Amino acid sequence: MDEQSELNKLRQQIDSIDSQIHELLNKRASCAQEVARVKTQAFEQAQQFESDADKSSTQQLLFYRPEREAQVLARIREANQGPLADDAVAYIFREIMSACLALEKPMEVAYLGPEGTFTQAAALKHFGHAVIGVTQPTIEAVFSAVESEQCNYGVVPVENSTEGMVAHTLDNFINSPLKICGEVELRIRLHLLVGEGTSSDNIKSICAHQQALAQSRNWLDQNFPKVERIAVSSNAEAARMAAAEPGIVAVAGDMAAQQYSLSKLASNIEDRADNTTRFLIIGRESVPPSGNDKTSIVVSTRNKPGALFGLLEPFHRNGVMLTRIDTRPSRTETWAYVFFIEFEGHAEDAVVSTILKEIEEHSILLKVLGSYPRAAL
Ligand SMILES: O=C(O)C(=O)C[C@]1(C(=O)O)C=C[C@@H](O)C=C1
Repeated sequence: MDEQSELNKLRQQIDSIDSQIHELLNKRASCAQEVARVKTQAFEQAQQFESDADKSSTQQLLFYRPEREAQVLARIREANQGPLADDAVAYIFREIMSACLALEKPMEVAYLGPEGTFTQAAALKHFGHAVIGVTQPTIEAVFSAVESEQCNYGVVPVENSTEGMVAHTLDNFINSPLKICGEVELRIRLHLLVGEGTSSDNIKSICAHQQALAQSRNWLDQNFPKVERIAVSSNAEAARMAAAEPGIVAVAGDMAAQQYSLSKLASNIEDRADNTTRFLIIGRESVPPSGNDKTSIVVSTRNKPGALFGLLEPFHRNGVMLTRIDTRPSRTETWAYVFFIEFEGHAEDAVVSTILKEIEEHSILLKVLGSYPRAAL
């Protein structure tokens, strides 16, 4: 068989497989619509039998189910026989579920704007591209947009592998009624971006979010030690400035480069090759166990010897793995602190609930910020 007829035959096979995939995708979408109908019916029935006082607090019509999505993605990865990579199939199913959820109810997700930020990339990675993104000017505004029900969920950065915690986000959690309902990690690649009219000879200033400046500090010190660095509200804002004014250079990622049609003067200038940021998904509801969860709490103890040991010892005694611990000033007393602790397991697990009771007895404040599925992508 010559090359052309061999190709034609294979393409016919691909066309036929595509038709089957297409039919199955729409069958799946119809199933999701049925799921929405069942959820709505159950919700309306429960509303009829509940007193007005209970209605707002106990009954919520939840189309987005993070625990179920995490289970679907875990099952797909586990069953994958190749040749497609586990990540590739997981990403495809991420988008399929995103489209199915949009048929049930389009989700509005708040994130730090403008368009082109890493937080937007994290939101799309977590929810898929069928989500409706709503940009916000600050991290506080992301919290407010979800608290005021203007948006269904929000995405906020919480820690970076080079620079550590995002203190601003942690501080917002202390007084917020919102729950953490998911996490997503994003590999951060930073580039030196310029608009038309800027070259290495006429650079006046380098703009970026302070985190991006910190993550590429060594590279900038070596290559542009004398150029002024300006911290701005986001990397995307820096990209917008670089596009608007010759002489301004932005440190930002690929999405910002595309958004503002900038070219790269240098690529991958982050100081650490594994530079990764972790983001949290915030919402108004608690998430049931998925079978592979994490829990985040904030605790404040009396300022006495052994206080931190007393807080951590129950985790050790019960064999529960801590994944993170951060300290922040309490803001109510001088030299008093609150601890942000993250660990494996769900607040509804027997062992976790025993630990939480014990901690509550020995602390001034214990707030469970949420139990949520571990990042699936
Ligand atoms: O299982 C559900 O509850 C669904 O709504 C279906 C589905 C899916 O497409 O698989 C869609 C949205 C949810 O977030 C979880 C899963």
